[in-house]
Amino acid sequence: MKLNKHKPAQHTEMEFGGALGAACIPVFLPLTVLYLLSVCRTPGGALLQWPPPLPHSTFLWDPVAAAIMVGWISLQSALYLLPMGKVSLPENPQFCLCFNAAGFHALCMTAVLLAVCVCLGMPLGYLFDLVLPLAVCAIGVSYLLALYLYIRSFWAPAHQLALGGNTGNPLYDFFIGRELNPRIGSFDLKFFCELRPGLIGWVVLNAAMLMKEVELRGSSSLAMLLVNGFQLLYVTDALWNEEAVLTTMDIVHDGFGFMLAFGDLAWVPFTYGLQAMFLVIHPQTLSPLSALGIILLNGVGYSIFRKSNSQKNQFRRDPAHKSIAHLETIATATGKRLLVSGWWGFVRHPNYLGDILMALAWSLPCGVSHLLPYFYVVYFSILLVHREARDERQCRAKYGLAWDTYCRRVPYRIIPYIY
Ligand SMILES: NC(=O)C1=CN([C@@H]2O[C@H](COP(=O)(O)OP(=O)(O)OC[C@H]3O[C@@H](n4cnc5c(N)ncnc54)[C@H](OP(=O)(O)O)[C@@H]3O)[C@@H](O)[C@H]2O)C=CC1
Ligand SMILES: CC(C)=CCC[C@@H](C)[C@H]1CC=C2C3=C(CC[C@@]21C)[C@@]1(C)CC[C@H](O)C(C)(C)[C@@H]1CC3
Repeated sequence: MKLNKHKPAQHTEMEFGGALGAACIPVFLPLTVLYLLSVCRTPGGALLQWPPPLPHSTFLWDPVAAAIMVGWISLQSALYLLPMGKVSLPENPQFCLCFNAAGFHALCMTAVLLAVCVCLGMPLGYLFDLVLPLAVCAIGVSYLLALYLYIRSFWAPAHQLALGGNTGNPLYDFFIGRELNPRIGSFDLKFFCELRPGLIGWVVLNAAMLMKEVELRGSSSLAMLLVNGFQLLYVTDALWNEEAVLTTMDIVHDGFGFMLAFGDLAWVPFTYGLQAMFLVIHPQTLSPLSALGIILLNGVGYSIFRKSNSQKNQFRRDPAHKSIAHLETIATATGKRLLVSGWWGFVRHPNYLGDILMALAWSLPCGVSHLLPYFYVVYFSILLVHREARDERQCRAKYGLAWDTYCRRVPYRIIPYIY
C-alpha cells in the first residue's frame, strides 16, 4: 500500500491549544496522574502542598507491575476476540466496519476470573501498593501505542484519516491522532481501548482498594461500598450499552492518537478511581441519612444520563420507533432531524447534566474536608464544557440554520436556567 504522507493537509484548524498544547499536554497530564496518586497516599491528602510529595524513583518501577500490565492487556484482548455480539458502525456505511460489542461478557468473565484468583489466595489489595508503578506502565503503554498509531497511519487509506488530525504538524497529529479507526485485521484498536482495559481496570482497582481497606480495618466502610457500587454501575452501563459508543464523537470524528490512548489506558483507570484510593488512607464515617441522599443523587443523575442517551441513540437508529415517534423534531438540510422535545428539549446536553450529578455523588462519600476526591468533578466539568463547545461547532457546521433554530428553542446547554 502507498504512503499517504504527500496528501495535502485536509484541515488546519487546531484544537487543545494547537502545537503548544500538543507539546505540553503529553508531559503535563502523565505527571498529573503520578502527582495525584502520590498525594492520595499521604496522610494529609492536601492537593496543594509544599514541598510536593514526589515519589522516589524506586517507587515508580516494579517488574511485577509490568508483568500485571502485560497480562491484563493480553487477557482483555483475548476476551475482545471472543466471537460474540457484532455490530456495524452506523455513521460510516461506506466502509461498513464491524465491531465486537460484548463488553458486558468481558466484564463478567473478568469478575469470575478475579474471584477464582482471590479464592486461591491472590492478594488483590496488593494493587494498592503497586498503583504508582502500574500507572507508570500504563503511561508507557500509551506512549508506545500512540507512536505505533502515528507511524502506521502513513499507510492508511486516505478515507480512513480523521479530519482534525492531519494538519502536517507531527507533534499535533501524534497528539490528536491521524487515523480514524486503526485496525489489526478485525481488531479495532480505538473501540477496544475506549471500553475494555481502562474501564474494566478502573473497577478492578476499586475492588482492590476495598480489599485493602478490609485488610487494614477488618471491614469495608459504607463510603467505600458506595463509591465501588456507583462506579461499578457506571462501567457496567457503559459495557452493557457498548454499541452506543459507536455514535460518540471519539469514534465517529476523532482520530486515535496520544490523547485518547492515554485517556483510555492511563487517565481513566488511575484518576477516575481516586475516591476509593483516598478512602483507604482517609476513612470517612457516613450517616445513613447522608448515604441515602447520596444514593438518591446518583440515582437521579444515572436516570437522566441513561434515559437521554438511550433516547438519542434510539432516535438516530430508528426515528419511527414507538418509544420516540411522538417527540417533536426539526428538519435539517442534511436529511437528519433534531429532537426538540423530550430530554433533548430540556437542555442541549441532558446526558452531560446526568453525568455531572453522578460525578458529584461519587465524591460526596469522601466528605468535604479534602479537595482531592473532588478532582474528578472539577476535571469532568471542564472536559464536558469544552466537549460541548466542540460539539456545538461541529453541529453548527453540519446543520447550519437548523442548529440555530434548535439553540433558540432550547437555550440552555447543560444546566437549565444557569448554563
Ligand atoms: N466519563 C467520561 O469521562 C466521559 C463521559 N462522556 C459521556 O459520554 C456520553 C456521550 O457524549 P458525547 O459523545 O460527548 O456526545 P453526545 O452523546 O451528547 O452526542 C452529541 C451528538 O448528538 C447529536 N445531537 C445533538 N443534539 C441532538 C438533538 N437535539 N437531536 C438529535 N441528535 C442530537 C449530534 O450528532 P448527530 O446529529 O450527528 O447524530 C451531536 O454531535 C455522554 O453521556 C457524556 O456525558 C463523554 C466524555 C467523557
Ligand atoms: C484528560 C484526557 C487525556 C482526556 C481524554 C478524554 C477521555 C478520558 C474521555 C473522552 C471520552 C471518553 C468517554 C468515556 C471515558 C472517558 C473518555 C475516553 C466513556 C467510555 C465513559 C463511560 C460512558 O458510559 C461512555 C461510554 C458514554 C463514555 C464515552 C466517552
